[in-house]
Amino acid sequence: KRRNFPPGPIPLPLIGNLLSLRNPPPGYEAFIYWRKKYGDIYTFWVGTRPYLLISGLEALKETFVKDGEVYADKKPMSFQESFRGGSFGIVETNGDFWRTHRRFALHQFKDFGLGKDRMQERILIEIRDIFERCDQKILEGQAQDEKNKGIFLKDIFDQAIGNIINQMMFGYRFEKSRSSEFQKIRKFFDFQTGEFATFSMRVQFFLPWMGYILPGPTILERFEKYRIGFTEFFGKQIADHKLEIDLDDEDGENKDYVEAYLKEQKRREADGDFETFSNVQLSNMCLDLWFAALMTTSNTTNWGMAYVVNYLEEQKWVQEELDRVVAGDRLITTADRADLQRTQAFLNEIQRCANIVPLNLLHMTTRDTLINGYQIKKGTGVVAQISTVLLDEKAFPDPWKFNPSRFIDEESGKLKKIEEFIPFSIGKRQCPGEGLAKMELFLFFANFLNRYEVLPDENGPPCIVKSELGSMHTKDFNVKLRRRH
Ligand code: HEM
Repeated sequence: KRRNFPPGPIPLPLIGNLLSLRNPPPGYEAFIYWRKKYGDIYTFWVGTRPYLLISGLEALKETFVKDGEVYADKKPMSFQESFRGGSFGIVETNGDFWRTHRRFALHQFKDFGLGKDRMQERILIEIRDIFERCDQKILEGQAQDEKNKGIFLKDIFDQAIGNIINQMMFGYRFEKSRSSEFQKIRKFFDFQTGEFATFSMRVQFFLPWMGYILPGPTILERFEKYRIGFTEFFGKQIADHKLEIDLDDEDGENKDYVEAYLKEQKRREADGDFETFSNVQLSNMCLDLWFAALMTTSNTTNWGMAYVVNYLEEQKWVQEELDRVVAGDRLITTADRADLQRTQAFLNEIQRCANIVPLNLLHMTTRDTLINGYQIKKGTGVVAQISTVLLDEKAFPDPWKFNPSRFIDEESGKLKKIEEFIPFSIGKRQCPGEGLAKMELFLFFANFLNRYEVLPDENGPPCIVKSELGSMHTKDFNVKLRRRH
């Protein structure tokens, strides 16, 4: 079978090349080595299924961009479908159904003010809340004369990120009185770092049938309580929301995604379409958008803070710019972005180094095609292997080094566009949340670094070497904050 595909590493029976992702974790080094050995396109076996990994920018442009439609599908996974109650949501669906919902979601994001003041206002509310919570923690520490006691920023930022996506989906933020609601759903989303962080679970994620061979519960059994938890959480949110919405108000502005969805559902049902905007699809869209928005932004922010306290010189480099441009403690907005070139470079380098999807999501071809001279059948696995592009040594010399000034043009001092910077992927499935994520990251980091000096606590800066951490997640860490204004 291997002869029909571009050459790549030799797969083991049943598990293919999955073991290499642990050698060392999370797999970047294996991917870089194979790219050097086999070229920009090679075959990687996920169990008994071949995936063509497209690993260089030019090869990605030739395939995922130029011929985008061919690379757009996802392989239906029986495990996903049992979890979801069928083929639903946006991340795992295909064809017209996927296109309709992707377009609808993007349209709503635009309506809710991405690129306009409305979304920014919501993010700035969260920033004021972050400041209040951090200032309070600083005060508490000083009152008890525990200046060295650190602050666990992850909880504070996660709540802000959760509030932003929940506002967009359901029109409200988790005020203090509802913060336990957030904590409950947040715990469910942590499944990747908790009981699913074992090798057996990771293998079963790709190869669910291994659950019947490996000792312990199967992945579906483990997922059952999460399935119930998600269904209850989103089911209740949707039911509560239905009571508040006036579906007959066709011309009124929609406050959130669910309101817009339910109105579209009503319109379609009037035309006899009861399937495309079903209730089960709504629940799955809520799950996908919540999950995609929370976990990626939370992970990137957490890595970002870990870099901030590991690279104090670079932190000062950004703060010099903030002092020059902002010169005080006013809130920074997107209108300042053009003047904050170092801050943007710093954020790009955070995203490049955080490199949060070592393999990226698995796609499949929508029809027969020719790749690198190989006739590839419809339904073959393909992956936009962006992690190797973010570590490409031609585009990013000394790629393992955290060096924000690589994004600054030496002559002009302005932000340099590097085409290989593609943390949101490329092609038809490119992240639809990119605009929101970028706005959040910019406003979070610019405002936070303007207000505070962020220092390691007495345990020192957190480990940022992923191969030592054994996973994509940092260990929990605290920081010390010092007000700058
Ligand atoms: C720093 C933050 C983020 C990063 C790095 C990120 C990155 C990605 C990547 C790499 C993909 C896979 C693309 C592919 O299949 O090749 C993706 C897909 C996706 N992202 Fe994001 N994302 C982020 C934030 C968000 C946010 C805030 C949202 C929602 C508001 C979101 C919603 C989605 C969805 C729905 C998909 C699936 C799209 C589809 O299959 O059509 N993401 N993202």
